Amino acid sequence: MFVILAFLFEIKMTKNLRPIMLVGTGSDVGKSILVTGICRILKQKGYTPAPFKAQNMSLNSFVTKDGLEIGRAQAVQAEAAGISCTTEMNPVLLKPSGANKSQVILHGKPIGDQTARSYFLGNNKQELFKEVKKAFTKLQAQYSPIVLEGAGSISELNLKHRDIVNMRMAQYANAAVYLVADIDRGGVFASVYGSIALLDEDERKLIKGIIINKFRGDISLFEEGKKMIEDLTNVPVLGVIPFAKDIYIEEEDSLALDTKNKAITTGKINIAVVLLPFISNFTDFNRLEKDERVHLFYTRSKEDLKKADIIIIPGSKNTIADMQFLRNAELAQEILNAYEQKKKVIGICGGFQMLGQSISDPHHVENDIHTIPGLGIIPAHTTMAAEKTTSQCNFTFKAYEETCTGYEIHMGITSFEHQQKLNTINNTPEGYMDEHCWGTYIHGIFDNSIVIDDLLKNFSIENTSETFDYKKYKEENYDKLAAHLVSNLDMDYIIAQMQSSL
Ligand SMILES: NC(=O)CC[C@H](N)C(=O)O
Repeated sequence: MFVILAFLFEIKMTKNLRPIMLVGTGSDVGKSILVTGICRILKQKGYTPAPFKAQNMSLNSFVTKDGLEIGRAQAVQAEAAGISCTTEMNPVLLKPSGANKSQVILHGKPIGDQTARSYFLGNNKQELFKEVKKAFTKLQAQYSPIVLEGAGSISELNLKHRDIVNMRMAQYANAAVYLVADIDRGGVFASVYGSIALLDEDERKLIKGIIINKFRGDISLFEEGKKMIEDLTNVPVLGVIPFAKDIYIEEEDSLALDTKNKAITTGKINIAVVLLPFISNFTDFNRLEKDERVHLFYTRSKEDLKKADIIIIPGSKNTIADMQFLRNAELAQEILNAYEQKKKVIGICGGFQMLGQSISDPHHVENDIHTIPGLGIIPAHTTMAAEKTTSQCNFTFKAYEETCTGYEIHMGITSFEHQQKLNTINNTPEGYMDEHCWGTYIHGIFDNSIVIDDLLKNFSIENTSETFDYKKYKEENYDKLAAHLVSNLDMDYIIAQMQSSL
């Protein structure tokens, strides 16, 4: 009996299943979260799924175990699938760093900056697609099925022949494709019908179902609408997914920032995160904003910065431009005032660099400017290097013994006139602290409870919450998302398609 079971299990794990792909009628329709949920459901059923998005555009990135950079959305999806993320899951990452300019990360390493025009019109897209295919093939040798995600809408006709992330990828992977539409925005009939009508015959054949996402209200009222879409398109509607407000899944940048707190409140410890134009890795604060003692908000208001208890300057894709922004918007002075009044001022990565005396960019990796003064709070000088540092790290914080985890992603190298270290990584000092201020290169530092407790310890608000286990909380929410999808999406159909060869 055991042998037979083991044998069946083995087949389930190793058989090359047909890839699943979620594409959209537009951006922000919820593809990313659906991929996360589907990865979780398949994992629960004993499969070994892995996420894949050929090209992502994001300033929230993550570092793999082998020190390579990928978009955070794929890192989150891999976490839901119960596997470590690798760069094959997101071979191309574009990080906007200036007006119409992005740093291009290929297989986890920067290959330089490109303007939108040269990126989209340059003939290197062919080369890039070859690289994308290589990554996909490598991933497919390890996991099955691959759950792919498209980007934006599949009917951007003018960009289609240079596409490396949507239907061209679907065709290469021979994926069973599901079209996701956002009913909350309206226009769902036209966008679904139009997106399918504008596909070539070969592409259309791959579309196996439609998913109507973000439905608010009584689903039974949409029964007729569902039938109309099916009659119009000849494609089954596999689910109408209700808007789920109480499920927490880390979202992609554009969506996430819109939904964050933007104003100060009373009765809690007010933590202001300065809303820099090139803010990056603001997922650093997701755990902190869940602490019951805290009200965390993103702001550019001088008044609110004045009233905040703690000010955090976050990461930045362009430290020099954002430092200039702080000065021009007169926020720099507000931060200095807060520090003088002995309020806590924290800097993470780009924000840490801004706390120092100077920021230089001799190779112009970020900006045309050579050197500008920083806020001058800490005795540090930063120079942008040609090589990027990307690594996961274990460290100890202040004098605490507990091992904490985090990751670094930066071009800058910081030296000190004299260093009062904040952290220790492998016996090496990292960051800087004084009584009211600290700065570090480590992202994810607030995912470690002792760092939060230390930050909040001198405030009179009591800690009423039990120790919050962030990892457990995330796992529970992946399960909640899976349960939500299982009850609203025809997963049996999706699994049957995945098991068919064509
Ligand atoms: N993630 C960041 O904040 C990076 C800071 C800065 N842009 C650097 O690359 O060094």
